[in-house]
Amino acid sequence: MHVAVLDEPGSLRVEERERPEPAPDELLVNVREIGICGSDVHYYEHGKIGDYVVESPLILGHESAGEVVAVGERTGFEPGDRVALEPGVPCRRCAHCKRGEYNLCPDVTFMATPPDDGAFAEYVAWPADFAYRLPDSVSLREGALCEPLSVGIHAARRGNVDVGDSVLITGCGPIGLLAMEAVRAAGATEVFISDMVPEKLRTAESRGADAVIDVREENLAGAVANLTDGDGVDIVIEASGAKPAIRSTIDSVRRGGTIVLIGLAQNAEIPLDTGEIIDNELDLFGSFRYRNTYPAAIDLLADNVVDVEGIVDFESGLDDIDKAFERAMNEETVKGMITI
Ligand SMILES: NC(=O)C1=CN([C@@H]2O[C@H](COP(=O)(O)OP(=O)(O)OC[C@H]3O[C@@H](n4cnc5c(N)ncnc54)[C@H](O)[C@@H]3O)[C@@H](O)[C@H]2O)C=CC1
Ligand SMILES: CC(=O)[C@H](N)C(=O)O
Repeated sequence: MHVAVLDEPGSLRVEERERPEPAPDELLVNVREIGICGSDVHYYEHGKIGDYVVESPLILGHESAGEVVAVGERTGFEPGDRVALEPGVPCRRCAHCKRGEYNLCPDVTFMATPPDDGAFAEYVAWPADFAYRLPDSVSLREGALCEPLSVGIHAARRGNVDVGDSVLITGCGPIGLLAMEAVRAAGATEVFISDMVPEKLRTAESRGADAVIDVREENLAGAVANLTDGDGVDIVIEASGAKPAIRSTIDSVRRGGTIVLIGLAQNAEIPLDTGEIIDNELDLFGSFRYRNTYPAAIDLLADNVVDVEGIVDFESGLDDIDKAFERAMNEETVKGMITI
């Protein structure tokens, strides 16, 4: 089978590997749609993210869906089933797993995170309990994009987004745009979103943002104050990882409001005014990946409550993956897909 391997920064190549055999509790999946995530691009450019360093050839890609071609003895699936693959498989035994917060498992195997291979491959053998059957009405592309949608769903849950809430999302990348879908599904009625790339703001506007804020031209907190009669929003979801955006979350949220941090600021220490958090009784939450979100994501897609395919700018074949990564690095690109 063909797989795309990252050897070192800037060097992706397609090579031939043995097709894996599914273990008794695994499915062999013919992978057909894989999203290119910002983290894949980061490994491609820099060969590492924080402490995770590419030290041996690594298959990238963790937003995937495909068709089951073979099953282990005890899986409950059949060849021909279409499935989305949840990329993080926890140990199932630690205290976090037992509490149900399996996204915090320290022994998780996560696709495309060194040393664990990902899904830019024709076939992947994957545990059946981290595969989700897709109904006919949900496409394989939508199945693959359940992954970034899950990041948005988890953030909406962390922020307890409720019917009638106003939400500011900072960042119109795939995570910000899909967090917008998730908070709408959770009942938010006013959703504002910020970025500094005009094309991305136009995309957010066309996808139904109530207001878009170009932070190159407007002060974020000032713009939010104008939109909320000076109060600030109920919830801020930070999805850019940019220092200025993270800093201004506190100034954009109302007293008694909630901040959810998704964006990962690379090597950045950000001063935090704890007095403002206390005086204004703010709730501040981190949001790490997701747990128990795939069934909800698939239901929302089946019911046409959310759109994920509209964020895709281009698709490419596995053999052209290096060109696809170059295109994904363009700041105007939101999402590229590899289609096999
Ligand atoms: N906590 C978690 O589990 C996860 C965190 N992430 C992180 O979430 C962040 C977003 O991910 P993606 O959407 O894939 O990234 P992305 O890089 O595609 O999008 C970030 C967006 O923020 C915009 N931006 C830059 N400076 C800004 C500012 N000052 N104000 C507003 N927007 C600004 C950029 O123009 C870009 O459109 C990244 O930091 C990523 O590492 C991603 C997945 C999971
Ligand atoms: C940070 C990422 O983008 C990645 N999806 C991950 O969860 O590791």
